[in-house]
Amino acid sequence: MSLLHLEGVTRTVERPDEEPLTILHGIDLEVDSGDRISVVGRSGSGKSTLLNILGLLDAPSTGRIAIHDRDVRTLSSAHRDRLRGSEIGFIFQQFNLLPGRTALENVMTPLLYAHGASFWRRESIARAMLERVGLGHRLDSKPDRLSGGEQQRVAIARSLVRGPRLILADEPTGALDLETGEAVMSMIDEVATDTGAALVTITHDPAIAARATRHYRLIAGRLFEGAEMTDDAAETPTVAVAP
Ligand SMILES: Nc1ncnc2c1ncn2[C@@H]1O[C@H](COP(=O)(O)OP(=O)(O)OP(=O)(O)O)[C@@H](O)[C@H]1O
Repeated sequence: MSLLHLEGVTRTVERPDEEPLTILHGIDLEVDSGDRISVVGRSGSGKSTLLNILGLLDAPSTGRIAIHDRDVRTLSSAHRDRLRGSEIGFIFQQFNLLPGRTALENVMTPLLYAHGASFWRRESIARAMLERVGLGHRLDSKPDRLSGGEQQRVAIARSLVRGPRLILADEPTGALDLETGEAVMSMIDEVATDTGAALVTITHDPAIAARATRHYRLIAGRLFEGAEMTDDAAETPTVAVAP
């Protein structure tokens, strides 16, 4: 049984005073437990649009998306929201932590929507997750007292605390320096391996993409399989290089 299956997915948006715009064309993708998938693409190629569809945040305009072999169109919106909360973890470039709350409170937040033991044991589960990402000593720190790398680790702990089967990471190291970014990616990999989750990473960074085992390029809304990082796909970061 596949975890997530996209078949002929397109996404078209209406625009005032203009023709509708088709952002994604005929996307086929199968994601299985334990997969490590990278998607690279130029700015505007449709990466965020694809991520929103993979994360069940937006629906395809045509085509089909199935989770655990169930067509998402057959689910009520409440059921889809529950599945998203329990099965999918999002990691973004911006950490989006609640500013007035401690690391522990931030990580406990998703468990407020869980049921049974996950709800009643939310504090000990959140504490264990923060220990897992190496922040057991910063449980009571608020975001403004944490470094960028630490804030991203809190955000990762919060994304993964419900044990999602699918982790969607959108430029997860974009706000971090090279070394911290490498450490954060290794940690995401380790946690995904521990839990058998699939990891889909959307990135501009060839080094981050290279960590995956299946590589895709998104070019003008079409998905191509392959690792070559041509100019069509990878974006050269603007970096000032000292002479
Ligand atoms: N709701 C919308 N209405 C009109 N155009 C849209 C809408 N959503 C996205 N677009 C356009 O579709 C294209 C793809 O957008 P998307 O945000 O998916 O690209 P991206 O690859 O994630 O870009 P970036 O790397 O810059 O974040 C862009 O040209 C964008 O302007």
